[in-house]
Amino acid sequence: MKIAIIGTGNLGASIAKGIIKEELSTSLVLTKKSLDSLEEFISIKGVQCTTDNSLAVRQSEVIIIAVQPAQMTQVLKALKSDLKPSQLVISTVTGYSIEQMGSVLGSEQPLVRAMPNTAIAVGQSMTTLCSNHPAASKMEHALNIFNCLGTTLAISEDKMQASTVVCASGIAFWMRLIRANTQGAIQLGFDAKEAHEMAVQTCFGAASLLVASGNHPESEIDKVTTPKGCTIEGLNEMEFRGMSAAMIKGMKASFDKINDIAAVK
Ligand SMILES: NC(=O)C1=CN([C@@H]2O[C@H](COP(=O)(O)OP(=O)(O)OC[C@H]3O[C@@H](n4cnc5c(N)ncnc54)[C@H](O)[C@@H]3O)[C@@H](O)[C@H]2O)C=CC1
Ligand SMILES: O=C(O)[C@@H]1CCC=N1
Repeated sequence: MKIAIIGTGNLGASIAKGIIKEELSTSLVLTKKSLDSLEEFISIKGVQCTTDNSLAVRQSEVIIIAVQPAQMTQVLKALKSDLKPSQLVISTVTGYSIEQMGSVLGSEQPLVRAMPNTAIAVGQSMTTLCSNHPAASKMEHALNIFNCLGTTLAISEDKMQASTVVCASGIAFWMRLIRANTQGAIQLGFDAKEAHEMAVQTCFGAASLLVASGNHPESEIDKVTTPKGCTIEGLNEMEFRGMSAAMIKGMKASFDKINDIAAVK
């Protein structure tokens, strides 16, 4: 498969790493305004780095656009004359609707919105996708690509913003909780390296238990909380201090902000 990534910044580079790791492409063209931070990709076989979006589009079957929302309209207008209906355009741009894309590129162009997260670099993204293209095969094609880079969920477009908070911003939320856990471990006497290793593996173990069993988290919590024991003591203190409420309120604040971002374009 010949793939182009237009806008190889934080997310675009993560997608590129995942594509390279999973050997998904025969040709991968990465574009960016300036190529200075793409050195790590330059010598990889089958990868081309360029500032020329037009060249990237002409050489590719699948075009993934990962620019900032404010850059999107200008990028689409510039790409329009190079795009053909046989090519699939996948946008990861927050808050930029399929209708907005279609109003620039025309209704014949197959368009998919995807919301991956940066764990795509290691083949562990949770990616949500939607499309309004009548040809189901185009959505299937997009799902197949992202299924090779983690797990996917096809959703309706009105849930894209919410899924951005849960899955894309979610990486940062979980990272901050892991950091807090590490800080706690250091306070209990471990050095930073030990604390980091213990926090990361314990978090990975907790998620792995849920993936493998399909259980609700509370059922796994029940197995750990000895009556009158230390776990329930710690959990109840965390809840008293607002742990669950902080996560939920933070996600709602994030969601409100996304709606602001979508409204300004
Ligand atoms: N960072 C993340 O975890 C996620 C980001 N997103 C969304 O993906 C998009 C990209 O986000 P980031 O990678 O964080 O932003 P970023 O700012 O790191 O990357 C955007 C890249 O686009 C390039 N660019 C701008 N105009 C260009 C043009 N005309 N031609 C070629 N390249 C151009 C810039 O040089 C930059 O490297 C945003 O819309 C964001 O909301 C979605 C999911 C997760
Ligand atoms: O923070 C942001 O606005 C973007 C969208 C999700 C992750 N990064």
